[in-house]
Amino acid sequence: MVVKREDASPLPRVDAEALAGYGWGLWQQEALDALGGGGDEVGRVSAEHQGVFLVRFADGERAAALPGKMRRAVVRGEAIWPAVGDWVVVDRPPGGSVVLRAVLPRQTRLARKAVGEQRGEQVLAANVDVAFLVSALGADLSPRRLERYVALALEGGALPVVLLTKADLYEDVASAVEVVRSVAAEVAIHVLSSHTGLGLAALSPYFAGERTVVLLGSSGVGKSTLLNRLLGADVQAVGEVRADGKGRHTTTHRQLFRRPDGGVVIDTPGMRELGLWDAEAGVSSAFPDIEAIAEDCRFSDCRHEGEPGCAVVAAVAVGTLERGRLDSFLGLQVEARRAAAKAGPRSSNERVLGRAVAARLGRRRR
Ligand SMILES: Nc1nc2c(ncn2[C@@H]2O[C@H](COP(=O)(O)OP(=O)(O)OP(=O)(O)O)[C@@H](O)[C@H]2O)c(=O)[nH]1
Ligand SMILES: [Zn+2]
Repeated sequence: MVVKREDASPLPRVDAEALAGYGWGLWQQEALDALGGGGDEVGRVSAEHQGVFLVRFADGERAAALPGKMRRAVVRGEAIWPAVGDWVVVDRPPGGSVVLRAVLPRQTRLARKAVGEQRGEQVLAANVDVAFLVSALGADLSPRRLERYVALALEGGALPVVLLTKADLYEDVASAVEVVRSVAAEVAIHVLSSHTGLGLAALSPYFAGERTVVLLGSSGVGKSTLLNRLLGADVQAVGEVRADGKGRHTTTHRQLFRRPDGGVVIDTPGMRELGLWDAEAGVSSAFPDIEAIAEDCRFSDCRHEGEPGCAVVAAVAVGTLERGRLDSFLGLQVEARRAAAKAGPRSSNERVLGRAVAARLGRRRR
């Protein structure tokens, strides 16, 4: 949803040549033409900090405010809250402050269930072509978490790529890769060390054509260190990992960077609470093996939860499908459905009822 101007003002200024290095291209131009006139200039959101946005223009980055009118439109569901990576139209009077007025329709978007109940969906990054799903090799490597990241990337329209970092600290890389491959068969996997430089050159092709790549991964897996290597400069502070092995949260807000060798990188804060939001379709495409088996289920809408003629349950019974894999699929499906239900419009009555039910069940709310 986009706030549209009624009057037929001229199109806002866009320095296509200068912004090409930040990902401006044909579809963005088409989206701008479709949006119509109004506003002074187009730029790309490179950071957000508590409702103040940093916008990249041809002549540098400027802070931009989201005016009350647009905030109210967001609340009414008539406009979208800008995210890092969005192309935005702004008012930029000479010598005056920069004010956001519209967000161009998104080509892709990576979103998760927000931390806390009220805020709904949280878009992590917009207009992303590739999602680098970063995990550190070692004890914290979680195939189940990676499955979620793959689902999130596919649901948002980005190409998932698994990066396994800190290879210099780890002996048995091959078996870790095997484990990851078993949950992400169709996804490219790269083993890296940002300290020795191992594997980094193989990442360049993902940036070809000034594509936008986002780094996703838990805190402490080495995203900032990798970002600095990708940019050839120390732009992001690297946190010392605590003695207990848990990463420290050093990234305060996400930011968008242009690579000197081409392409754009977006660094996000650690995803402490990765939830899925309306990602049922993404969940399915992250499990192509189960989808293939499910074609033989008797019912086309089979949920593989004990329906008659279910080929998926049968495959587990004869051992061609691992039980843990199905459990993980079903768990994510339930979560995606629950999140989708929560996203629907709810009256305050229902909300009160929901709270009463939760209290009855003795579940604590955060
Ligand atoms: N040995 C080794 N250590 C690494 C490597 N990459 C990162 N580290 C270390 O891991 C720690 C965490 O790295 P960061 O880059 O801050 O991790 P992050 O994912 O950005 O963490 P947040 O900013 O909290 O999201 C730092 O002490 C890095 O020096 C690597 O390839 N090898
Ligand atoms: Zn079935």
